[in-house]
Amino acid sequence: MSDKKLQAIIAPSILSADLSNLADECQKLNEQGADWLHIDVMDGHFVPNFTFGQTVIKCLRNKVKGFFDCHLMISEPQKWVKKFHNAGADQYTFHYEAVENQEQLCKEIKETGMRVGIAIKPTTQIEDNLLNLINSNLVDMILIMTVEPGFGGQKFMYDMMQKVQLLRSKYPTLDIQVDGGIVCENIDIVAQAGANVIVSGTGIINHADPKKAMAFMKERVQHQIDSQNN
Ligand SMILES: O=C(CO)[C@H](O)[C@H](O)COP(=O)(O)O
Repeated sequence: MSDKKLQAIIAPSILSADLSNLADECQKLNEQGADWLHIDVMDGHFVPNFTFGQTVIKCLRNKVKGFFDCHLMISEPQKWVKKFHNAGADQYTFHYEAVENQEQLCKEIKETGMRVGIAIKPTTQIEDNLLNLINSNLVDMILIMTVEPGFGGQKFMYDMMQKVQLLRSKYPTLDIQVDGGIVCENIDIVAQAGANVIVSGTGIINHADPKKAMAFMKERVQHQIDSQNN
């Protein structure tokens, strides 16, 4: 039985930041209360958009403290594990759909010391193989996508909450991340479903007061965790 305590974690997605001034934007988010920085890596192949890769992450690492939560929306994520580790990534979240042998990849990531995340797209169901990976303690976090991966600013998909509820009912202390369309107005829905790691791009960065938005989201998620445990 794990003695891990679930915590609310707020991870602003830097995709919505001013990319011409990324290090300063990351520092600002840290000062405003970010627990993690969510870094969306897109290859123009697995998703129809490009962002940044390990070279940019390495530059950021030289200037920015904190936890780099890297979401690899790429084909062949197995090819980049060491490079991202060397660049300073703290967590490597790959897409379940992008690899054949997820178990092997989880082991390779774990060997580097990075945390292991597995992301699933909206059309991917929670199948037995995924549950087996979680049961084998190879996975630190599951990311339930609440939009089709590729772009910020999309509409939140409410029906993804069934997956969050299912996972939370089976795994009380697993980190469950949600990503896409999350704003202050729907934070209670994801918190009540059982998500504890919140990614939000436009919902935080385009908010009139990002510090207040992060504090609000964190308080709502932590409140839900605490009320479940009492
Ligand atoms: O993974 C992503 C898109 O694929 C991003 O993290 C997501 O876009 C966050 O932005 P927003 O909160 O604006 O939807």
